[in-house]
Amino acid sequence: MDKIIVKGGKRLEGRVKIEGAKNAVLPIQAASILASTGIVQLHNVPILSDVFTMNSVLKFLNINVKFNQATNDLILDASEKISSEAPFEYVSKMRASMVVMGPLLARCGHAKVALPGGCAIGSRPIDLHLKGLEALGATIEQHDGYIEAFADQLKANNIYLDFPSVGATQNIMMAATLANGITTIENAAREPEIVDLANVLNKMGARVHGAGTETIRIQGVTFLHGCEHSVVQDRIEAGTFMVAAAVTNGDVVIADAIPEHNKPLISKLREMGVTVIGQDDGVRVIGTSVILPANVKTMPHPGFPTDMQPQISILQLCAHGTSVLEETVFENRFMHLNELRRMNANFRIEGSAAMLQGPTDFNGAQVAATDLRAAAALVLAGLVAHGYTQVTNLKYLDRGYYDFTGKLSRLGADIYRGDVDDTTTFTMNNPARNTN
Ligand SMILES: CC(=O)N[C@H]1[C@@H](OP(=O)(O)OP(=O)(O)OC[C@H]2O[C@@H](n3ccc(=O)[nH]c3=O)[C@H](O)[C@@H]2O)O[C@H](CO)[C@@H](O)[C@@H]1O
Ligand SMILES: C=C(OP(=O)(O)O)C(=O)O
Repeated sequence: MDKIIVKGGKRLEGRVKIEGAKNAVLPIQAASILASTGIVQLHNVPILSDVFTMNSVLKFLNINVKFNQATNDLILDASEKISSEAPFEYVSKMRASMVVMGPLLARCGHAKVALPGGCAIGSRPIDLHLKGLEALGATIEQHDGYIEAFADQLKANNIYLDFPSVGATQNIMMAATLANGITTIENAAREPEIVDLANVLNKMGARVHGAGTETIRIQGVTFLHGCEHSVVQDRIEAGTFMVAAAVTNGDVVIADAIPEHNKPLISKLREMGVTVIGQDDGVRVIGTSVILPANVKTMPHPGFPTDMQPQISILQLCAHGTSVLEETVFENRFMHLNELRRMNANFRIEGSAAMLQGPTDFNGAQVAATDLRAAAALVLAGLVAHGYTQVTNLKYLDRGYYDFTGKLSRLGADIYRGDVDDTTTFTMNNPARNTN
């Protein structure tokens, strides 16, 4: 079985390279649907299973896809006639495929997209996406596990989102690029990935203003064309390595990380006694022997990101004292904590908050990832545990981390990924350990 085996106790040191952001590239891939002439050339595209899934969706829609993994370049050509139906086979694999809905509707006047599967971290409804598209004049039907939307010509409107949903903001923003008139989205999501998408849309000829603030204005145009763009760095991958450095009392430079995108995390790390230095070439994180407890509450950007919550919980569990961790974005994102019980973690969950009691004397154990960031958090716990930790269910990790094991290994971790069944005979000196 494919698993990661990590032997805790090594201090991480050195420099790590960060990939382009998964959460930026997926909607940008979907945006290529809008380019009826020319090609969309993307650089800094991460090699992740989610990127492959989105490419499969696009190919099914008759978009020509060329992904050069050696150079991280992706070329998308949607200039031929495209299909407007995204089937269950792909959408069920990845919730983010929902963001093809807005561009398909705008380009084809019709979109039929399978309802996304329920994700473990929460129920994740799509009501805000649909309300927004209806406000732009779409008729929406739901039948046989599909959402179908029709609109001969979308019409601009003023849309207020009850919650600053990332996916809903992206879907509405993309649909509105080809609507008649000026659309405003109020209480819009403000994540850096929204800004990256708006930058791409504007390079494609759209007129999107205010991305990154709570009000986005989109003046509709008649068509969009190809463009060239380099995907923004992944702040969540960068943040995960910042926590890895902090938790191991290490000294790591996260190359090309953008400190402004990780302000809430960096501020929390400093509160916990970790040194964080913004440098020309990235962010340097230097750990501390005594980690201070701190409370964390997840919020939409610019609040503390829910996608960093499982990782920061490991640092909180290592802190000297009690820390409160509150999850306000997803209703079921503490699954990693129950796995961590096997490793000696001491905590109590009350509703949306967890009381984490540190410092934890983590013991290595066999644990299974339940979702993407849980997978990363379990590996982080393994880095500081006594003995060997084995993490399985790595398909989740591969959704969002490229070469996680290799990067940690090059920073000095005793870590190995492979198809190992008999761990009794396994030794960390296995020559294969650096081949990931
Ligand atoms: C591919 C991608 O970019 N994924 C990110 C995106 O997911 P995603 O776009 O799915 O997240 P949203 O911001 O939409 O969801 C946030 C909350 O709003 C709720 N909601 C959302 C839409 C809706 O129509 N109705 C509704 O109730 C969700 O159930 C959730 O509780 O933002 C999340 C919040 O930062 C991140 O954790 C994900 O990594
Ligand atoms: C929850 C995440 O992604 P997705 O929305 O694609 O499930 C994530 O990146 O942590």
